Amino acid sequence: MPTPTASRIAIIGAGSVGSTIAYTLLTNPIASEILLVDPKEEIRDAQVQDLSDATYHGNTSTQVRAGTHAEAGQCDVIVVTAGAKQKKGESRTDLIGRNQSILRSVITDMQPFKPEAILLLVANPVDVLAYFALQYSGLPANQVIGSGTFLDSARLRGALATKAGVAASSIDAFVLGEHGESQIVAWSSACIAGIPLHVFPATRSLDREAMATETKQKASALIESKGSTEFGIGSVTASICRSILFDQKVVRPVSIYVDELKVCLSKTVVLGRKGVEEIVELPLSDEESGALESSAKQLREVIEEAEKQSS
Ligand SMILES: NC(=O)C1=CN([C@@H]2O[C@H](COP(=O)(O)OP(=O)(O)OC[C@H]3O[C@@H](n4cnc5c(N)ncnc54)[C@H](O)[C@@H]3O)[C@@H](O)[C@H]2O)C=CC1
Ligand SMILES: CC(=O)C(=O)O
Repeated sequence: MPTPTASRIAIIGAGSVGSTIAYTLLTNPIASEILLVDPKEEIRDAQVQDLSDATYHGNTSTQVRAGTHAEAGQCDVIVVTAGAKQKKGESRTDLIGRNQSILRSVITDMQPFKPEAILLLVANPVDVLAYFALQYSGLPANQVIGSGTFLDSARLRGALATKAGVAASSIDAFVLGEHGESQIVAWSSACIAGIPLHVFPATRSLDREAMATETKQKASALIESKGSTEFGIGSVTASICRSILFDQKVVRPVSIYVDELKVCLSKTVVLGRKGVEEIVELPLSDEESGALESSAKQLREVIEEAEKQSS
């Protein structure tokens, strides 16, 4: 597929997640330029040089350079990874105090935005930050997206693929709600090649609860062992950027503002050049619908507490 001419992606935060996203976008080129933005200039510039070294053997059409927040505001897709990461034993919501104020300053520094820019939140707690990004940026709701449970859904598909002995790409299974503790698996619509999991021979007697828990706890397990996660989110974020810039209209679980629930959380949506082109409502069981509402309630509580703390 051709690279959309002159598309530019800004990555705010040149730490391990930001640089991994940049590397993924260099090795699978979809834009003409990537801007890395970080107040730690020494780290930012070293990341730019190291990433540039990956481009000199001639198989990428993408350039990478250091940029300012103001330049980032004029890019087509702006990926926000700026912020603290969880330490061992911390939850994503423990980061809200630090990361909400970083987000506020990042958005102030980027304004005014290119009118059709897509703001893609990755920093945690991603659903709560997506909610505040929508408020602070003034961009339309379809242009503010969080990576949400796309990564959890990939993790679930990986575990199901191993269990079923089929490729992960043959599995349709979505994690919805919060990218965090209150996430839910939409088991009632999960299938392999169109065959429901309770009918597919290898998944008939699946321990769903154990698999959902393993999916939910995967990030903490990785952080416990290696201190961070970056490759999964790097791949997922690059995939979202591709879906947007190539106007792919693929259905993905990402975090978006849901008016009835008054929060951002993950639902399946059609992703294209306008960002969220449509919400695709999965048919959920009563239990799953209730769990999704409860996930929204928990996110609402985190938002209200953060608003109280910052007022
Ligand atoms: N949504 C997801 O699935 C995932 C989210 N994350 C989150 O991504 C975030 C970043 O993680 P890492 O890259 O590992 O952390 P890191 O500490 O390696 O990098 C964060 C970078 O943000 C920069 N930064 C701080 N303030 C800034 C500002 N005003 N403008 C630009 N840059 C600024 C810092 O200087 C630092 O270089 C964390 O909140 C982490 O929890 C990480 C993995 C997966
Ligand atoms: C850190 C994080 O949010 C993840 O790996 O899922």
